[in-house]
Amino acid sequence: MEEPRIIIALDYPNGEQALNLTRQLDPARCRLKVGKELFTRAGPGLVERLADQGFSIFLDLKFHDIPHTVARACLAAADLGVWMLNVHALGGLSMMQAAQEALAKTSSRPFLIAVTVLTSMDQTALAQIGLSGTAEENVLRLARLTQEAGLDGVVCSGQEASALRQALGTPFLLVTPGIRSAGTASGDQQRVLTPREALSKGANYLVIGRPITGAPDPMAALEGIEAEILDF
Ligand SMILES: O=c1ccn([C@@H]2O[C@H](COP(=O)(O)O)[C@@H](O)[C@H]2O)c(=O)[nH]1
Repeated sequence: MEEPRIIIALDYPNGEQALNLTRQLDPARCRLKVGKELFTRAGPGLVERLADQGFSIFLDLKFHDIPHTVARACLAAADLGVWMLNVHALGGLSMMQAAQEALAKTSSRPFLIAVTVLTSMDQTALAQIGLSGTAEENVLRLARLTQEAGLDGVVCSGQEASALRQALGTPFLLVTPGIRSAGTASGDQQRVLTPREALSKGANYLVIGRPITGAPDPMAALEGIEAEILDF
Protein backbone atom coordinates (compact mmCIF):
# COMPACT_ATOMS: atom_id res chain seq x y z
CA MET A 1 0.00 0.00 0.00
CA GLU A 2 1.17 3.56 -0.79
CA GLU A 3 2.05 5.78 2.17
CA PRO A 4 -1.14 7.46 3.37
CA ARG A 5 -1.53 11.01 2.04
CA ILE A 6 -4.75 11.77 3.91
CA ILE A 7 -4.54 13.21 7.41
CA ILE A 8 -7.97 13.20 9.02
CA ALA A 9 -8.53 16.20 11.31
CA LEU A 10 -10.24 14.78 14.41
CA ASP A 11 -12.00 18.00 15.34
CA TYR A 12 -14.42 16.47 17.84
CA PRO A 13 -15.65 17.76 21.20
CA ASN A 14 -14.68 14.61 23.08
CA GLY A 15 -12.49 11.54 22.87
CA GLU A 16 -15.38 9.09 22.49
CA GLN A 17 -16.57 10.68 19.25
CA ALA A 18 -13.02 10.64 17.92
CA LEU A 19 -12.60 6.98 18.89
CA ASN A 20 -15.91 6.09 17.21
CA LEU A 21 -14.29 7.08 13.93
CA THR A 22 -10.76 5.80 14.57
CA ARG A 23 -12.08 2.31 15.49
CA GLN A 24 -13.14 2.01 11.84
CA LEU A 25 -9.80 3.22 10.48
CA ASP A 26 -6.58 1.44 9.63
CA PRO A 27 -3.25 3.23 10.35
CA ALA A 28 -2.02 2.03 6.94
CA ARG A 29 -4.85 3.92 5.30
CA CYS A 30 -4.68 7.39 6.86
CA ARG A 31 -2.95 9.53 9.44
CA LEU A 32 -4.73 11.50 12.16
CA LYS A 33 -4.55 15.10 13.28
CA VAL A 34 -5.33 16.12 16.84
CA GLY A 35 -5.90 19.85 17.14
CA LYS A 36 -6.73 22.39 19.78
CA GLU A 37 -10.34 21.36 20.45
CA LEU A 38 -9.80 17.63 20.94
CA PHE A 39 -6.48 18.07 22.75
CA THR A 40 -8.00 20.55 25.19
CA ARG A 41 -11.02 18.29 25.81
CA ALA A 42 -9.41 14.84 25.83
CA GLY A 43 -5.80 15.60 26.76
CA PRO A 44 -2.44 14.02 25.98
CA GLY A 45 -3.69 10.56 27.03
CA LEU A 46 -5.79 10.26 23.89
CA VAL A 47 -2.84 11.25 21.71
CA GLU A 48 -0.68 8.56 23.34
CA ARG A 49 -3.47 6.01 22.98
CA LEU A 50 -3.90 6.66 19.25
CA ALA A 51 -0.13 6.63 18.70
CA ASP A 52 0.10 3.32 20.60
CA GLN A 53 -2.54 1.92 18.23
CA GLY A 54 -0.11 2.56 15.38
CA PHE A 55 -1.56 5.79 13.99
CA SER A 56 0.78 8.54 12.80
CA ILE A 57 -0.39 11.56 14.76
CA PHE A 58 0.03 15.15 13.64
CA LEU A 59 -0.32 17.19 16.83
CA ASP A 60 -1.62 20.49 15.48
CA LEU A 61 -1.20 22.87 18.41
CA LYS A 62 0.50 25.61 16.36
CA PHE A 63 2.88 26.78 19.08
CA HIS A 64 3.55 30.55 18.97
CA ASP A 65 5.38 31.99 21.97
CA ILE A 66 8.87 32.99 23.10
CA PRO A 67 11.64 30.60 21.92
CA HIS A 68 12.25 28.98 25.34
CA THR A 69 8.56 28.23 25.88
CA VAL A 70 8.04 26.85 22.39
CA ALA A 71 11.15 24.66 22.58
CA ARG A 72 9.89 23.13 25.86
CA ALA A 73 6.38 22.65 24.48
CA CYS A 74 7.82 20.86 21.43
CA LEU A 75 9.76 18.50 23.70
CA ALA A 76 6.58 17.76 25.65
CA ALA A 77 4.75 17.03 22.38
CA ALA A 78 7.55 14.77 21.15
CA ASP A 79 7.30 12.77 24.39
CA LEU A 80 3.74 11.80 23.37
CA GLY A 81 5.12 9.80 20.45
CA VAL A 82 3.66 11.98 17.71
CA TRP A 83 4.73 11.76 14.07
CA MET A 84 4.50 15.49 13.34
CA LEU A 85 3.99 18.74 15.24
CA ASN A 86 3.91 22.40 14.35
CA VAL A 87 4.64 25.99 15.29
CA HIS A 88 3.61 29.31 13.71
CA ALA A 89 6.24 30.71 11.33
CA LEU A 90 5.09 34.17 12.47
CA GLY A 91 6.84 33.35 15.78
CA GLY A 92 10.05 34.15 13.91
CA LEU A 93 13.42 32.62 13.07
CA SER A 94 14.77 32.36 16.65
CA MET A 95 11.62 30.66 17.86
CA MET A 96 11.67 28.11 15.04
CA GLN A 97 15.40 27.47 15.51
CA ALA A 98 14.87 26.90 19.25
CA ALA A 99 12.12 24.36 18.50
CA GLN A 100 14.27 22.64 15.89
CA GLU A 101 17.34 22.46 18.16
CA ALA A 102 15.29 21.07 21.06
CA LEU A 103 13.80 18.31 18.90
CA ALA A 104 17.16 17.44 17.33
CA LYS A 105 18.20 16.04 20.72
CA THR A 106 15.22 13.66 20.99
CA SER A 107 15.59 9.95 20.26
CA SER A 108 12.67 9.62 17.81
CA ARG A 109 12.37 13.11 16.42
CA PRO A 110 8.95 13.99 14.98
CA PHE A 111 8.63 16.09 11.83
CA LEU A 112 8.50 19.77 12.71
CA ILE A 113 6.62 22.06 10.35
CA ALA A 114 5.43 25.68 10.50
CA VAL A 115 2.09 27.24 9.68
CA THR A 116 2.58 30.01 7.13
CA VAL A 117 -0.71 31.84 6.50
CA LEU A 118 -3.87 30.17 7.80
CA THR A 119 -6.00 28.81 4.97
CA SER A 120 -8.98 30.69 6.43
CA MET A 121 -7.30 34.01 5.56
CA ASP A 122 -7.75 35.90 2.31
CA GLN A 123 -6.16 39.14 1.11
CA THR A 124 -8.57 41.26 3.18
CA ALA A 125 -7.76 39.35 6.37
CA LEU A 126 -4.05 39.75 5.70
CA ALA A 127 -4.44 43.52 5.20
CA GLN A 128 -6.41 43.72 8.46
CA ILE A 129 -3.40 42.43 10.39
CA GLY A 130 -1.02 44.71 8.50
CA LEU A 131 0.45 42.25 6.02
CA SER A 132 0.74 43.63 2.51
CA GLY A 133 1.15 41.49 -0.59
CA THR A 134 -0.77 38.47 -1.77
CA ALA A 135 -1.32 35.35 0.31
CA GLU A 136 1.15 33.52 -1.94
CA GLU A 137 3.86 36.16 -1.40
CA ASN A 138 3.42 35.98 2.37
CA VAL A 139 3.35 32.16 2.36
CA LEU A 140 6.52 32.04 0.27
CA ARG A 141 8.37 34.49 2.53
CA LEU A 142 7.41 32.58 5.68
CA ALA A 143 8.21 29.23 4.07
CA ARG A 144 11.72 30.45 3.15
CA LEU A 145 12.21 31.52 6.77
CA THR A 146 10.99 28.11 7.92
CA GLN A 147 13.49 26.38 5.66
CA GLU A 148 16.27 28.66 6.90
CA ALA A 149 15.41 27.60 10.47
CA GLY A 150 15.92 23.97 9.48
CA LEU A 151 12.33 22.75 9.80
CA ASP A 152 10.93 19.92 7.68
CA GLY A 153 8.17 21.80 5.90
CA VAL A 154 5.14 24.03 6.15
CA VAL A 155 1.38 24.12 6.38
CA CYS A 156 0.08 26.04 3.36
CA SER A 157 -2.92 25.90 1.08
CA GLY A 158 -2.79 23.74 -2.02
CA GLN A 159 -3.03 26.97 -4.01
CA GLU A 160 0.54 27.88 -3.04
CA ALA A 161 1.98 24.38 -3.40
CA SER A 162 3.44 24.73 -6.93
CA ALA A 163 5.23 27.99 -6.10
CA LEU A 164 6.63 26.55 -2.88
CA ARG A 165 7.72 23.30 -4.49
CA GLN A 166 9.53 25.24 -7.21
CA ALA A 167 11.20 27.65 -4.77
CA LEU A 168 12.05 25.25 -1.95
CA GLY A 169 12.74 21.89 -3.59
CA THR A 170 11.61 18.35 -3.04
CA PRO A 171 12.41 17.19 0.50
CA PHE A 172 10.45 20.11 1.97
CA LEU A 173 7.05 18.88 3.23
CA LEU A 174 3.91 20.67 2.08
CA VAL A 175 0.96 19.87 4.32
CA THR A 176 -2.28 21.29 2.96
CA PRO A 177 -5.58 21.91 4.77
CA GLY A 178 -8.43 23.73 2.99
CA ILE A 179 -9.16 20.60 0.95
CA ARG A 180 -12.62 20.47 -0.61
CA SER A 181 -13.93 18.20 -3.35
CA ALA A 182 -15.91 19.95 -6.09
CA GLY A 183 -19.30 21.11 -4.88
CA THR A 184 -18.46 20.77 -1.16
CA ALA A 185 -19.05 23.63 1.30
CA SER A 186 -15.90 25.62 2.09
CA GLY A 187 -17.13 26.81 5.49
CA ASP A 188 -14.55 29.23 6.93
CA GLN A 189 -11.80 28.12 4.53
CA GLN A 190 -10.83 30.80 1.99
CA ARG A 191 -7.95 29.25 0.06
CA VAL A 192 -9.28 25.85 -0.99
CA LEU A 193 -8.39 23.23 -3.58
CA THR A 194 -9.66 19.77 -4.45
CA PRO A 195 -7.66 16.72 -3.26
CA ARG A 196 -6.46 15.98 -6.81
CA GLU A 197 -5.45 19.58 -7.51
CA ALA A 198 -3.48 19.87 -4.26
CA LEU A 199 -1.52 16.67 -4.92
CA SER A 200 -0.90 17.58 -8.55
CA LYS A 201 0.58 20.91 -7.42
CA GLY A 202 3.04 19.13 -5.16
CA ALA A 203 1.35 18.74 -1.76
CA ASN A 204 2.67 15.80 0.28
CA TYR A 205 -0.28 15.48 2.64
CA LEU A 206 -3.94 16.51 2.59
CA VAL A 207 -5.49 17.59 5.90
CA ILE A 208 -9.21 16.90 5.76
CA GLY A 209 -11.67 17.46 8.57
CA ARG A 210 -15.32 18.36 8.10
CA PRO A 211 -15.71 16.80 4.63
CA ILE A 212 -15.15 13.48 6.46
CA THR A 213 -16.07 14.07 10.12
CA GLY A 214 -19.16 16.15 9.26
CA ALA A 215 -20.45 13.75 6.60
CA PRO A 216 -23.53 11.60 7.33
CA ASP A 217 -21.34 8.55 6.58
CA PRO A 218 -17.69 9.50 7.34
CA MET A 219 -16.29 6.20 6.04
CA ALA A 220 -18.12 6.61 2.72
CA ALA A 221 -16.81 10.20 2.51
CA LEU A 222 -13.25 8.95 3.10
CA GLU A 223 -13.68 6.27 0.43
CA GLY A 224 -14.91 8.92 -2.02
CA ILE A 225 -11.82 11.07 -1.43
CA GLU A 226 -9.53 8.04 -1.70
CA ALA A 227 -11.15 7.21 -5.03
CA GLU A 228 -10.47 10.75 -6.27
CA ILE A 229 -6.72 10.41 -5.65
CA LEU A 230 -6.27 6.73 -6.46
CA ASP A 231 -3.60 7.37 -9.09
CA PHE A 232 -1.37 9.55 -6.87
O1 LIG B 1 -3.87 26.98 7.84
C1 LIG B 1 -4.47 26.07 8.45
C2 LIG B 1 -3.89 25.36 9.47
C3 LIG B 1 -4.59 24.34 10.08
N1 LIG B 1 -5.84 24.04 9.69
C4 LIG B 1 -6.53 22.93 10.37
O2 LIG B 1 -6.87 21.92 9.40
C5 LIG B 1 -8.16 21.40 9.65
C6 LIG B 1 -9.03 21.64 8.46
O3 LIG B 1 -10.33 21.21 8.73
P1 LIG B 1 -11.53 21.28 7.68
O4 LIG B 1 -12.71 20.86 8.51
O5 LIG B 1 -11.20 20.31 6.59
O6 LIG B 1 -11.65 22.68 7.18
C7 LIG B 1 -8.66 22.06 10.94
O7 LIG B 1 -8.38 21.18 12.01
C8 LIG B 1 -7.81 23.31 11.08
O8 LIG B 1 -7.55 23.62 12.42
C9 LIG B 1 -6.43 24.74 8.70
O9 LIG B 1 -7.60 24.51 8.32
N2 LIG B 1 -5.72 25.74 8.08
